Amino acid sequence: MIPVLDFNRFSSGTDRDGFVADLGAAARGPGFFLLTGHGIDPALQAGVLAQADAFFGLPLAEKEKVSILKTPHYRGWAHDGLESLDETSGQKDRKESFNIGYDMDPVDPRVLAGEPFRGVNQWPELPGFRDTMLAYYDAALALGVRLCRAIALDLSLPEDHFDTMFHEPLAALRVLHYPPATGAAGEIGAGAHSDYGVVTLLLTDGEPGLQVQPRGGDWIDVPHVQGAYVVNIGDCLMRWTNDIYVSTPHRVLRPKRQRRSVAMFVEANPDVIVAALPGTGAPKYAPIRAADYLQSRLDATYTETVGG
Ligand SMILES: O=C(O)CCC(=O)C(=O)O
Ligand SMILES: [Fe+2]
Repeated sequence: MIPVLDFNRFSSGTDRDGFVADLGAAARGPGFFLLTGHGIDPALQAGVLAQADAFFGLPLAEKEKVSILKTPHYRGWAHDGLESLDETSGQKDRKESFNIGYDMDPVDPRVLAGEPFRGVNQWPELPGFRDTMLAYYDAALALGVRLCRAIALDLSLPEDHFDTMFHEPLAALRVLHYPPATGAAGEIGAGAHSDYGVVTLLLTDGEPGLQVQPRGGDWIDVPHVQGAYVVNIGDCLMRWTNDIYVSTPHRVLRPKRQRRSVAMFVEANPDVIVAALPGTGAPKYAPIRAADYLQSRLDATYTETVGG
């Protein structure tokens, strides 16, 4: 149901056409696949999970210092219960997260001008945390951009179609911590939602909980393959492809033991115009700036005002 694709077939050149065809089928069907052979160093993956553990283990007062509520740029610590990914449910997600965006200089004119999403990251006082997070952000973004080459080919576009669209991106890296279930009725780790961006690259720690609901079907568990990425199509790419690709609802149940995950939301540069790609038929949606689309989606998710 959720296919496993080996990116080496594409990167090494041994089976580029086969990989592109399999990716295209997954993107049009379940909207989810597992990606092996992606080339991201397992030590970097382990490093980011270890830093996540160190951060979430800090006293509350330390985490409060980097609260996401202190900035309008969706960067920092989001406490347990802040978000409601299923905004229709009335249920708050039982998870905490730490988020970074494209790392910007505090004196960058766009930061000084207060442009949306052009902010600086907040950092906890933890040795190695900043370097590890930034190294992982760069590696995961680069993987996302390489994946976009295969996506371009699948859509009969030039392979480099998306290459220039991700150098100062809206992309966000989020480490997540789900505390163990208490057994209370109706608890949810992350409410049912689809992701907002282009593609999401998710690293999981082996503790079950993530489920997807392919269109018209029942909820199914996403298997864990050590070191592999759970890749899914986001709403922005669905819109961009004029609904040829599918972004699929997913959720996280409260886990038996604590659960960690690392989500890289690959997003384009703010000024990229998301308009029906060539060859995808009569446009169903009006063109929109990537930043405006993302803002509209984030506004619906946060249950407290960010940036207050
Ligand atoms: O933690 C997970 O496995 C998934 C998280 C997720 O879907 C999200 O943050 O968008
Ligand atoms: Fe998600």
